[in-house]
Amino acid sequence: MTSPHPPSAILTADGLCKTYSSGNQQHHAVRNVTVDIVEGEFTVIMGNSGSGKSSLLYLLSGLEQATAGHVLFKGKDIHALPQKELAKFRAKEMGYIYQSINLIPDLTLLENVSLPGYVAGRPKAEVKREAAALLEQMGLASESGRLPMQTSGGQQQRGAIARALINKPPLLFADEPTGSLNYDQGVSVLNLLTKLNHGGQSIVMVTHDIKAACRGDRIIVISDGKISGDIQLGRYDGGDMSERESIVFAFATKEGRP
Ligand SMILES: Nc1ncnc2c1ncn2[C@@H]1O[C@H](COP(=O)(O)OP(=O)(O)OP(=O)(O)O)[C@@H](O)[C@H]1O
Repeated sequence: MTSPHPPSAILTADGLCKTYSSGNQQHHAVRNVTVDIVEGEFTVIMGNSGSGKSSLLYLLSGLEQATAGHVLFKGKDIHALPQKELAKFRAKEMGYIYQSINLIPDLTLLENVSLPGYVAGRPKAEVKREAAALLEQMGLASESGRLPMQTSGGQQQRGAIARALINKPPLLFADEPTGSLNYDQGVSVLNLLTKLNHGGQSIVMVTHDIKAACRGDRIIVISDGKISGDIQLGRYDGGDMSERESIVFAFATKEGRP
């Protein structure tokens, strides 16, 4: 029997390539990647350092132009959009959490979170109200008036997540969101992403960490710029992780991870 609501792709990449050139040297960071990102799923991209994970995320999110191939977001070819239109489209449809957090140092958390709302041209009062609500949801109500440097790494990353969510984007990208955090801060950020996903948020997260990867519904392994593995783990229900960890470890090892 077929499901009454078959999963649909929120984003489709077709024949994606990225070649970086420096002098006479060319580096093929992403090689002919074709993949569907399913709406509502928590998709994880794993792979060795230098395998092309971030490059692929930049292409999928339109942060970088592909050397070849297409990215269709809800049927729209984002790499064919003029730069200005792409920036607006990205602000509305996609949130991006950077590994380096990237909050603006001389703006408060509230101002940082509000900024993409202003860029999208939304009414200021509405943006400010929603930014404050998001910060509260992230457990940062009392830090909202502080500058990033006056908060901890974990608080900054939660602030960056709030910033990525201010325009309620259908798709959230996260590049190693726990990379610069200690263990407890990392777990708290992963719990937050899991909660968002269980609330319906589509997420694509890059990580090299097995424990973080276990949060995914699906894991894609990248080796040398190509997809070398793709596995459905099923939804993480918040319980014991050891079985998922064994599956992911065996899978990632087999598919190219050391
Ligand atoms: N701007 C650039 N110019 C030249 N080469 C680049 C550039 N950006 C990335 N590369 C190269 O492309 C390859 C893929 O890089 P990428 O950052 O996508 O890997 P990654 O899997 O995300 O690595 P890590 O886990 O270490 O962050 C690497 O060999 C890298 O050196």
